[in-house]
Amino acid sequence: MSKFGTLVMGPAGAGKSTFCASLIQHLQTNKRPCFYVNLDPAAEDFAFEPDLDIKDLISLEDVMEEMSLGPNGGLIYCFEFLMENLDFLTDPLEEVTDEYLIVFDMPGQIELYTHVPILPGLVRTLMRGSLNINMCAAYLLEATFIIDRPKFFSGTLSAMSAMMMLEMPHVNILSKMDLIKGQVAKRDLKRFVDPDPNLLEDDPARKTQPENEERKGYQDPGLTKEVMSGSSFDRLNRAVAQLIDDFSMVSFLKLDVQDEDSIGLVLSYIDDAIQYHEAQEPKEPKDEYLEASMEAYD
Ligand SMILES: Nc1nc2c(ncn2[C@@H]2O[C@H](COP(=O)(O)OP(=O)(O)OP(=O)(O)O)[C@@H](O)[C@H]2O)c(=O)[nH]1
Ligand SMILES: [Mg+2]
Repeated sequence: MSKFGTLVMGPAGAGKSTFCASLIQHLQTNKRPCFYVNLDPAAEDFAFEPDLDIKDLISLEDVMEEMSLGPNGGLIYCFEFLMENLDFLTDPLEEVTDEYLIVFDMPGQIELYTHVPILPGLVRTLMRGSLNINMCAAYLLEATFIIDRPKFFSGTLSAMSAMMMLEMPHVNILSKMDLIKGQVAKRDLKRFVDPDPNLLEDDPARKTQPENEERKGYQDPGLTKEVMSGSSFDRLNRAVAQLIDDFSMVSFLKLDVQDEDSIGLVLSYIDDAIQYHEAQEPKEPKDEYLEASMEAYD
């Protein structure tokens, strides 16, 4: 028997926990069971109480205090501790059946998804061995990144880096679409959904830069705004965009958490990636009739 799950990840504040809450609400509305796992040792407020919470094993606050570590070092310590105490995670998950969608809410520290080799080990444990969870990553990038095109490509590169490191099916999502409503034309939006490297050539922000921007940038490297401009910066950005285009691995789904249809669409991509529906027993018409009449009495 397979199990099914999605690892909700992405940079800090991308809207991961909000998406988890909307997804759980949507699953409940559609009478689908869900098992919510919080893997953020710093998370505090939840719209839905987690079924399993890493904070019951270790909390970032305690680690920072007792080990004199900062938030990033502390987080890495928490995950190393989790890897040494995997029963905490695997034992409860053994009990979860194939009707459930297991939703893992991840922390936002980007190093976890790029160069620290902890997550690949965790993903292997979840996907292989006795747990055998069909997993897919849901990688969120905030839609406001679109407004700053180099930042958008840098965010897309981080999504691609996570895809390569984790070697699992990926659904990339532009979150908080409500924040850019009316600011980007539909035709332009399409070029972000399937990232088009020419977006950098056509960047209106680039065209408004003064001609001597590069010289200014080198003269005063302490000012980020000026360093992050000029022809060297342009060349670097173009190389990054070209790299993304060459691999053509990343495309995005648009997410508006206030819109039930939008959540439903993202869920349908996750379901496809993990082949959720293929594993479900077809219900006998008799069962469906029975369920409907029981609901009528509720
Ligand atoms: N406008 C808008 N705000 C959102 C949306 N999703 C999340 N937010 C806000 O963005 C902030 C961060 O949201 P979270 O869901 O906590 O983001 P996160 O990725 O879980 O954050 P970390 O776990 O700290 O990395 C909160 O203030 C949310 O209210 C959205 O779709 N639209
Ligand atoms: Mg969160």
